[in-house]
Amino acid sequence: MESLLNLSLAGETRVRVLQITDTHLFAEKHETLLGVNTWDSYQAVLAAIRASQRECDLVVATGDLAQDHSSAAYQHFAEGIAGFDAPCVWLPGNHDFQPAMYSALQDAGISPVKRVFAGDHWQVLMLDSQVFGVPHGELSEFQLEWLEQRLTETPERFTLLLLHHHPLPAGCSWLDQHSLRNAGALDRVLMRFPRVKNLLCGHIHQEMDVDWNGRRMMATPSTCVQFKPHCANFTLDTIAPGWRWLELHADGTLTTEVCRLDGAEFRPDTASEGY
Ligand SMILES: Nc1ncnc2c1ncn2[C@@H]1O[C@@H]2COP(=O)(O)O[C@H]2[C@H]1O
Ligand SMILES: [Fe+2]
Repeated sequence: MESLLNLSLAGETRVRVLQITDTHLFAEKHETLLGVNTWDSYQAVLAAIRASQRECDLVVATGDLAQDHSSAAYQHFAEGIAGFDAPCVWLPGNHDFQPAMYSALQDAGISPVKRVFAGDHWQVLMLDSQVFGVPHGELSEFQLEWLEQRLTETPERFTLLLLHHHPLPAGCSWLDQHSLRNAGALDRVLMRFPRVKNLLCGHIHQEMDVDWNGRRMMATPSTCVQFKPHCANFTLDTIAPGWRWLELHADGTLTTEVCRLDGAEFRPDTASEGY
């Protein structure tokens, strides 16, 4: 039996989803990525979310949760998430080490489930686009078949589809070489399912909200370093870390908002040439 998280919404007609992505945490909380302490920026993001006092039904974490493959980094991620009442679900990014990710998060009470029924009208599906050891993404035959089967089972539900890698160019050539390589295969599956109108990614460390063959494709700022839009070569941005809210409505429509920290505390070292 396929494992499934069933979210009942206690009379609410909309589903409120919080996306956190690309936390790039380390085993040691003092470690930095390109001059940014990723634990501190993650903590600052969580504090800002708490201060906003917005209700949340589900937290989705879209990969690159750890930078160093360590179990401790995933434990730190879970320590932050424990502050939410809502359940959290996750998918892997290119930097993640799934054996440690799976067990450290599971031990901390974060389920590895990849399908959520959210109320009566929506489902959230999480894909694994990781190709271990390289930055680009690809969906295996298994992933594509899993997706097709899940969508075939639930023709009446609207689907929010999550994956780490962006399926179409973001406009940064250096990053676009690390995109989802077989986006055409995903497109061919989705063509048969008109109730999949919204896709949500991480990976590109910047906000994106574009049309992909009649679907909405969104990406979200990282909780740590940001990449500057429309750059041919690796370029960091000084804009603040962020996160995304989504509301899934009973009629299949979706509203969303990207939020960022105030201030300039987490500016990266813009002289860095990569990692
Ligand atoms: N200078 C660079 N040129 C190309 N790719 C890079 C560079 N620096 C880092 N990367 C890779 O690009 C990826 C984009 O975001 P990630 O956090 O997945 O991890 C990054 C690295 O794997
Ligand atoms: Fe990534």
